[in-house]
Amino acid sequence: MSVVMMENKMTVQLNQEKEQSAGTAIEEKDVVFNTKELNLWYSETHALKNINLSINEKEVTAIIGPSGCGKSTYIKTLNRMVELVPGVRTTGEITYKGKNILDRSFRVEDLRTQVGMVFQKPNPFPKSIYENIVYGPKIHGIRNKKILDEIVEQSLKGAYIWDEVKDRLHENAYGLSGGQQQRLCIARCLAVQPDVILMDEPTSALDPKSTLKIEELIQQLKKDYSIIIVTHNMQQAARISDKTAFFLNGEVIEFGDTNTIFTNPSDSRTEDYISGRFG
Ligand SMILES: Nc1ncnc2c1ncn2[C@@H]1O[C@H](COP(=O)(O)OP(=O)(O)OP(=O)(O)O)[C@@H](O)[C@H]1O
Repeated sequence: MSVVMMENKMTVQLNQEKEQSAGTAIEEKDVVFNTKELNLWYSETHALKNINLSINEKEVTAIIGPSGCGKSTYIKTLNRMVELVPGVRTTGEITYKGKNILDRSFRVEDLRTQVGMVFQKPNPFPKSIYENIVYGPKIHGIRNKKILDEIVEQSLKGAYIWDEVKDRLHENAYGLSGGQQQRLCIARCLAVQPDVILMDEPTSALDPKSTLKIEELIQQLKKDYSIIIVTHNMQQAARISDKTAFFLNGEVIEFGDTNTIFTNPSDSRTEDYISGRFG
């Protein structure tokens, strides 16, 4: 076994011990997204090939794989953001709570309320911290100041940033550190009470300390939300996810419990990737 595999195994074991000592019971989870035979083309580029993935609610699902393998494309199909690219074509089905979201009759506005997204680079609006949070709720017609104040407090608390910003709510969000801006973006997501949070490499622009805070936050958030995270950081996937999908050249090579993927993968390409032999 390579050194990297041993490190992965230790990370996964530590996680399991932590969960066991916290008394986490193993329970059956409901499926939140079910992807069946999904194919996606950017004009001539066949970016996703026959993807079949079933994602459970209130778990962290990590999407890993080398650059260009379709990770971002896949999570952007889950909120239909990928449609914004001209020339995109899909076949197959993605059901969200049993309904096919690729069906044109599925209202994309409803989907985006339920499925929030956090990007690689923190992208707060050039507005105050307060205005960043109330932006979504206001679009949904909430005007009552008391209710908005409450949403701001709860969302910032939910993203573990309230104590750091409660005395400067009306200052510009650009004055926050990168890590704080990312937690603000997560709070902005929480403000519209989504069901699922998609995260596209949310810590790759952050320092190790801010990364750790976001990872701790993800562990808290999964109690209430389903989280799908794209990450290049294998240790991160091993630390924080319940399930892992390994993508390669637009295909899912292996999908299953993070523990199994990182310690006993069934496909040699998965083993080569997590051992750092390519990618
Ligand atoms: N807007 C686009 N237009 C055309 N092709 C695209 C577009 N976005 C991605 N692609 C292509 O689709 C394939 C998958 O790209 P994608 O960004 O999903 O991969 P990724 O695994 O997320 O990569 P990375 O880890 O580098 O972010 C690549 O071949 C890429 O060049």
